[in-house]
Amino acid sequence: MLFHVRMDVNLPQTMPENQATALKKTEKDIAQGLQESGKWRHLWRIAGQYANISVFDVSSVDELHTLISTLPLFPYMQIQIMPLCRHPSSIRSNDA
Ligand SMILES: O=C(O)CC1=CCC(=O)O1
Repeated sequence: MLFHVRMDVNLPQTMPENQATALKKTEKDIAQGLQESGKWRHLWRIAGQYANISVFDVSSVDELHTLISTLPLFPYMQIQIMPLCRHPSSIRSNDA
């Protein structure tokens, strides 16, 4: 199952720099592991914003929720999720 996910990050101004740096490092490590596993198919920065557009390929909504809600930045992100299905005019398979 494919999901289009938008994540807007809002770290509190009061968060100490070293805490923010540590959170971002852990987030990066987890995100790169999930990309290597194929579950986090795309990760794109939205130009000019502290936000990303991602595509996840997971087996259930519950799996998606678990992946996203255990990210270190989850408490500081607004998240919008759109489930995706095949478009009848698409010339690509879900594997592309
Ligand atoms: O910087 C972001 O958009 C938040 C984020 C998600 C995965 C990651 O490494 O950073």
